[in-house]
Amino acid sequence: MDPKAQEQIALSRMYERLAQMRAEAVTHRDDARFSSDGTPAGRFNRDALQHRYSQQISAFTAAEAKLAFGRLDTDDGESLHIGRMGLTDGTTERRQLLIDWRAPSAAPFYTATAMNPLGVRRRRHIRTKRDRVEAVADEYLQADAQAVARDDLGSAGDSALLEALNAPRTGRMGDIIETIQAEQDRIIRSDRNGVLVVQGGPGTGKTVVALHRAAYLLYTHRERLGGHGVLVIGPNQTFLSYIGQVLPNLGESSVVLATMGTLFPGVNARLPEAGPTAEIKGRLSMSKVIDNAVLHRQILPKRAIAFTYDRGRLRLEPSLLIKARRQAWASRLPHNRARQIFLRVVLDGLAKQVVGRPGVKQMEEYAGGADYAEIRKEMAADPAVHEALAGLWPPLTAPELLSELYSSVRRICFATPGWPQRDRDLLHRTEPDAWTAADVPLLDEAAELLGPVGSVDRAQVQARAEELAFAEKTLDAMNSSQSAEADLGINFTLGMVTAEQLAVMNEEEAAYLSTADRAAADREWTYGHVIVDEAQELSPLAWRMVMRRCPMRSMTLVGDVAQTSDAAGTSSWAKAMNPHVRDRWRLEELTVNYRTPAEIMQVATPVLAAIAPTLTAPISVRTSGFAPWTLRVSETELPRAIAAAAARELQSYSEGQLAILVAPGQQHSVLTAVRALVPHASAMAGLGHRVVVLEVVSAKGLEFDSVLLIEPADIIADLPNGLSDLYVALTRATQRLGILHAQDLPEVLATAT
Ligand SMILES: Nc1ncnc2c1ncn2[C@@H]1O[C@H](COP(=O)(O)OP(=O)(O)OP(=O)(O)O)[C@@H](O)[C@H]1O
Repeated sequence: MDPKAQEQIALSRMYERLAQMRAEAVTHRDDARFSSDGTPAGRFNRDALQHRYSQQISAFTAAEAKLAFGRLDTDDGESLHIGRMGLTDGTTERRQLLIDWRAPSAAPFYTATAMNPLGVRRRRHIRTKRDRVEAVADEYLQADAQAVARDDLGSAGDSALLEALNAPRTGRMGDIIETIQAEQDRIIRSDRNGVLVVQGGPGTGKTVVALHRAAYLLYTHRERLGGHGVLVIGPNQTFLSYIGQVLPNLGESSVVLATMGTLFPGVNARLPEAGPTAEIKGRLSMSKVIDNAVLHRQILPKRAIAFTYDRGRLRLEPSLLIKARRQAWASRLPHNRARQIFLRVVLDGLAKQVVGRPGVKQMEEYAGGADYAEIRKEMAADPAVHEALAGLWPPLTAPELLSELYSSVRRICFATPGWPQRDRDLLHRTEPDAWTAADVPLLDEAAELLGPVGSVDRAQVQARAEELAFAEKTLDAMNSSQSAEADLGINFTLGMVTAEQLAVMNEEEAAYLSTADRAAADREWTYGHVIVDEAQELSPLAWRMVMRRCPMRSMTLVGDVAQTSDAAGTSSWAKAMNPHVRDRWRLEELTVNYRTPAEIMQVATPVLAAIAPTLTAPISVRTSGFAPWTLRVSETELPRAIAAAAARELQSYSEGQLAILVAPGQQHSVLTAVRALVPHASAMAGLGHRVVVLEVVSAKGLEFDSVLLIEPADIIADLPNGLSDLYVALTRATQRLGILHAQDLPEVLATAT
């Protein structure tokens, strides 16, 4: 039979089965609506079931657009279809209709070669449009077979890849499950344990590979990772919107996307930080500064404090305070918890003063039993005692500690012994809680040392233990009812909640929250796996914060040390990792550039050589046929020339995106100039914006069909990592690059002219 017709039969069968499964999930979700018996547990179960079926329906919808894309025929006569999800035929025999791309048996689709066929006789690429097969193309991998047989796609895998790479950009990253390359597949399926650093030049697929790795790990270790979730940290919100759909489209939802600025719950730090200040705040030694800032709040008065209490005069002697502090320190508890001990010892000392005082009539009631606890309680509620103790070992939140530090020259001075004055001046600021991303690791550091404000009493602990026991029973029941779905390879919500989380929900009778929602709201949440993109930008202190989120050290860190912009970022992975994991991290490299065509890389490569002579530029997988161009005009003509070039670019293609990349501080004026001819030009990248004007730093990680780079001399001037920013800017285009300038071009761009 004609292979296309043959594949059409198989694909139709898969879509039928998907429709059947979706109908079942819709029925289950609707039935679940009425399943509550009105008790908190019943309501919870109802919400959990509805959530589970809604998730299934979303995953089916995500898979529907392109359910299957490949087929492997093996030496032993087996034939496997590969697609977005696993499907069995729904009979008792559970015949496999489709294998999830992440299953071990699908791996040869990405890695088998003619040299090393891995038992594969034929690899078939199937191009579909929803449930219709449009084309098939076969590769024969056995040495004695034809190298490439029929192809109505061109040369099979390569042409699928080139088609994906040449497609116009939409402002949203797509998945690559049909065209994952062997070096990428090795990283995606690499062992979950330990810290994996992926170094790769621009466009080598670091981001897309890291996201597919998250999907792979969630699929392979569903029970362990589903409940803890995966954290993905990216450089800014625009980037998170750009990548935000990739994992949901792969059917995965237990993922929290965050920037460093949003990683501390309750704080959204979006303000920029000046380079020198960012560098200081990112130093590891800042943890000692925060430590000192806390210590400063534990300083005691040198003289006794005398005050009148309801039952007579009392004195807070320095010796009593010092004893209280010693005991509080000995507890090794965080500041707010240790405060309870401090207060207890102080109140105890005061109570002794009262009880021990001879001839105090009112105290007779305490004689004999000397019930200090009783007196302590009474004193703790007394306004005069409160006033006397105010300011001694105060309860503090992290934002309070930090903003009070920044606003006080005296506190900064105490916390930074031996520092040069100019560095101290950089910490001081008049708007102390105008948070920047560089403050966030400091807030986290402070929160660790302070602990939560308020105490947990024994009754609460007991109640919580009971909630937990109940939650564990509920989870057992839920998990056993999921085995049928697990068999289908759709193992959705196993481990979606832990007993601990469930207990919180029952306790609060809260509506069902996903792992991602709960994790994002909890500073102390520890994730099953952490992915950091543009990892070269993180400061040493930021790494401490990230490591806290993942005590198991199951991490994937992707980046390029040649693209570092942040003054506190790194130029060496060893330098970044060693303080945290010593040499227990492994390095993988990606070497092929899938984004930037060869013509543009020729211009960018000398810039890389100037940044890091030891790094090799990635090799472009294709050419675009468009030569990069430069245009020099006078300073006054430049705005009009930019607008005219933008308008020309837009006319030259009907789809895709154009980015105009500028130096810091020039976005507004360039946008105004461009709007004279292109009124819809936007200051924000994203879906539906065909023309955007961005500072280079906001274009990190993004890509556009065409790029106009404005005044490179300004991009490299005054910035600690200006050459890196220039390299980033040059490597954003998938097709075309133009450079407009009034000043001399930097020497590193000599090849552009
Ligand atoms: N195997 C592949 N199949 C199809 N497209 C791919 C493949 N690998 C990478 N790409 C595409 O190449 C482009 C660059 O990928 P990505 O953004 O992940 O690179 P990067 O290494 O993170 O780049 P940068 O460091 O410059 O931000 C994206 O459009 C991505 O979808």
